[in-house]
Amino acid sequence: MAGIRTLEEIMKQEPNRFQFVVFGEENHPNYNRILLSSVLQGDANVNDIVLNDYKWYEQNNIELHVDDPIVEVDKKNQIVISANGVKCSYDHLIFATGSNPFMLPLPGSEKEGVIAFRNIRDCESMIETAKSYKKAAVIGGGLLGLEAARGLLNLGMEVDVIHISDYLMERQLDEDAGKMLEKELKKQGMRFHLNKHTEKIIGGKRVKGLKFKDGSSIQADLVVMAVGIRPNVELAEKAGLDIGRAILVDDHMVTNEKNIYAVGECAEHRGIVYGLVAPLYEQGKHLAAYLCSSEKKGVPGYQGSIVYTQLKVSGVDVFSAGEFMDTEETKSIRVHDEFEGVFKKVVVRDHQIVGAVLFGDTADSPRLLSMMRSGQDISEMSKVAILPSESNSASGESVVLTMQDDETICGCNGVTKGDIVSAIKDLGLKTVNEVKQCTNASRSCGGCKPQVAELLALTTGESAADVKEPMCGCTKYTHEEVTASIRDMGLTHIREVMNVLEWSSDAGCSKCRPALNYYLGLVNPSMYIDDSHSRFINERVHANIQKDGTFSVVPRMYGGVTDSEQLRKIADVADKYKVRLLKVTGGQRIDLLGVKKEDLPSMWKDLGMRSGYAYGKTLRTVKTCVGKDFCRFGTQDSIGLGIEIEKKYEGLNTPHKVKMAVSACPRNCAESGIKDVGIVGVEGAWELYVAGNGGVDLRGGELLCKVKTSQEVIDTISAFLQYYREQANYLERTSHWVERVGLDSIKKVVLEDQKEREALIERMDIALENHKDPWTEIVASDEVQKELFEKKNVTV
Ligand SMILES: Cc1cc2nc3c(=O)[nH]c(=O)nc-3n(C[C@H](O)[C@H](O)[C@H](O)COP(=O)(O)OP(=O)(O)OC[C@H]3O[C@@H](n4cnc5c(N)ncnc54)[C@H](O)[C@@H]3O)c2cc1C
Ligand SMILES: NC(=O)c1ccc[n+]([C@@H]2O[C@H](COP(=O)([O-])OP(=O)(O)OC[C@H]3O[C@@H](n4cnc5c(N)ncnc54)[C@H](O)[C@@H]3O)[C@@H](O)[C@H]2O)c1
Ligand code: SF4
Ligand code: FES
Repeated sequence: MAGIRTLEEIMKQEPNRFQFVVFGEENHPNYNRILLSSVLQGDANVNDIVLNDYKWYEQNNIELHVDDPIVEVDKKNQIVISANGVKCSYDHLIFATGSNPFMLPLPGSEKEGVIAFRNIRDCESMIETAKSYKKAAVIGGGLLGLEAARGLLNLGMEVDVIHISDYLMERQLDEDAGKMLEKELKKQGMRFHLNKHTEKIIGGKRVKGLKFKDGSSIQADLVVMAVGIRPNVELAEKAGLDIGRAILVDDHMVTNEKNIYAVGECAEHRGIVYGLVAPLYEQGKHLAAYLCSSEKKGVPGYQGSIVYTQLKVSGVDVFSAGEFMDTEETKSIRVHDEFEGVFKKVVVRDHQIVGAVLFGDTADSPRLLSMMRSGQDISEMSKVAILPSESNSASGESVVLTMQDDETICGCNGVTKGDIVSAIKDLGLKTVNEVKQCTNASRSCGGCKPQVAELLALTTGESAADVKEPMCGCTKYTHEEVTASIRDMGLTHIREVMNVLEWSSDAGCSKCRPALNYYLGLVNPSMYIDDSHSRFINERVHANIQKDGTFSVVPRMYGGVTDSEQLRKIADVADKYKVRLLKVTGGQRIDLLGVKKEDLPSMWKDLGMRSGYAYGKTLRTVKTCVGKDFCRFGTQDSIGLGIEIEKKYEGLNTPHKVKMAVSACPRNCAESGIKDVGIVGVEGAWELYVAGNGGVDLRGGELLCKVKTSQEVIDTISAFLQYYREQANYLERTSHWVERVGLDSIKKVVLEDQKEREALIERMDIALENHKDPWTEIVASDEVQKELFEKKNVTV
């Protein structure tokens, strides 16, 4: 991977200066080794992962010798000799010989069925073995071992992972994250043997099992060793190059011989040998710049890299970068939410971020990496801003939109948001594949593909349908395709969808489960029983979790109107449960903050009010101004209409939160212009604005229509919201949806096509029929109270 990338970089700068000859030991042109995990997991085949095919070599006039390793270097005469006896002279020689997998020297390791996981041959061997054998053992619970284990599970094998340490991926994670990872992977079906030392491999000609030093043993028909790698330096050593842990190079990747260079896993730079592509590609870039420059002195050298890793197992989001363990000189900021399975830790030294571990929600990773790389001083920043809460980052707000141009989107290839946006604009790119070809973004592990796709959609303003992205890593299908299958095939349960659409993980993940729960409820409104386990924590317990693990309670106040009886109840409850803060919200109601989880049901009972749904993907509030009865400018009854609307749409499930407002004149005191649906009274009529947003992504609402009566207002809201419910992706705000599909196309359906409008209104009424107030329901059920409110397992 490093060798050919170096040639590409050289050709970018000096297309015709050098004549290249490439020798490779494997019987393939260069391929994306990273995606061997995807091949094993069944998401790609060997042809898909070739990076430069034979035609590319031909077109670029590069002489390629595959399956023919170099066995000798004659430095004096500047000649290399291959295993097949080919002699080739050189002016410059680049070593990019990578690593060999480390094979534990255990008795029995020569047996049939004991392999590594490094190349296409290993991958094919595992796929073949799974056809006739059932039990696999993977030695090593690091990145490679776990990706191999996931692949073997996908191939239908039972998998035992044997790991020498107390917790998984101890070279990349701290203990908390390692344990959470173990729990998640156990759910996927892996069996773990931690703190285990293998003594020998047992069996006859073929492996039959493993025996451990503590006397225990397991059966295995296949043993995959994934216990690390060793730089492949044999040839370099024989050629007399200086070797440390790998081939020693300076900042220009030059060895102790001035026309011999080394890049990739076989090179040691400033005492570090890297095992991930991002630094190797950086090395290639620096070597290319050095080779292409005629005045070598001024060329900036490679300074080393901050590395980060991401595990490529679907349904598990793990990110680790830099120094992730605490030391005496470091302090850390942590968020640990056991309900959601989210763990975030940022390690800080001398006011700078030096490492991070994210589990369950890795949306913050580009920003944190960028802060680490720039050495940003965080002493003045609020700690909340460094680690946004789950509700911010998983809320569907666009992460790429808020990124700076110099922040990296593709870590493997070092491509920034600015690079991608310029390429899209300057070259008129239309697909993720074109962005990949032109910028290299998403060309390696593929982890950044969703962000590239999102950026493409945002930059071109094209329909995201052109940028087809799967719902999550568990499936190849998009949101639209999954919803269409639910409708067309009459699917009614989450498990059924996963089975029929061949989900790659049995339990799904935190992205697809809530989305499937929503789509199933949308398609089968009267039949579907909501799966509360597939909802985010706030929606499950019907209150908002706060940073200290307590909750906030917001009772419904229709149209922002209250009375002395409600206020008295709220005051009594606040005293009884020692509420720490009473706060009037932006949505015109009262928030009771600092409530203990176990107090929630009795508090709701004492309040006797309905839930304000301040936590849900549903209608939040309808804010109103005082209107014509009191205000001298008011032309309409804003309070009356606001209350009617709030009562009608209360509890409606929507793809994301929905906020509304009614103002009785264009002075707009209820801020109708920045709501999902905003209504403004004008002389003898109402104007309806949609897709406004007052949050991070500030956006003024667009005029949908002007109507005369409050009934027309309600019918239009029904048609618009039902269309939004049916067409938008889960976690897409109305503002993003309208930007994506365009208001004109929505007007055609919601206003102009009378038949479709009526059908939408009818479907909305069916959806609303089934709503029950969640607080009242929970108060009435001891069983639900026990399950939801008696466990205490959130630490933040
Ligand atoms: C399954 C798997 C998943 C991975 N996932 C990731 C990931 O998600 N992210 C990430 O950053 N990294 C990942 N890696 C690591 C990444 O693939 C390596 O860091 C990268 O391939 C190293 O590039 P390289 O060019 O140094 O070595 P290699 O890609 O190994 O290339 C070296 C080549 O040189 C050949 N060779 C050796 N000796 C000779 C000789 N004498 N003559 C001719 N040819 C020779 C070898 O056969 C090999 O083909 C993964 C690795 C594996 C195995
Ligand atoms: N997603 C990714 O970024 C990714 C995926 C696969 C591979 N890789 C790279 O490929 C290389 C190889 O990966 P790896 O996972 O083999 O290396 P690793 O060094 O990251 O992990 C090896 C693991 O094996 C364990 N181990 C060591 N000896 C053992 C023993 N005797 N018994 C049981 N466990 C033992 C170690 O504790 C360690 O956790 C690394 O450079 C890695 O970064 C990266
Ligand atoms: S929006 Fe108009 S009617 Fe409503 S309170 Fe403001 S000024 Fe009065
Ligand atoms: S982050 Fe790996 S390809 Fe972009």
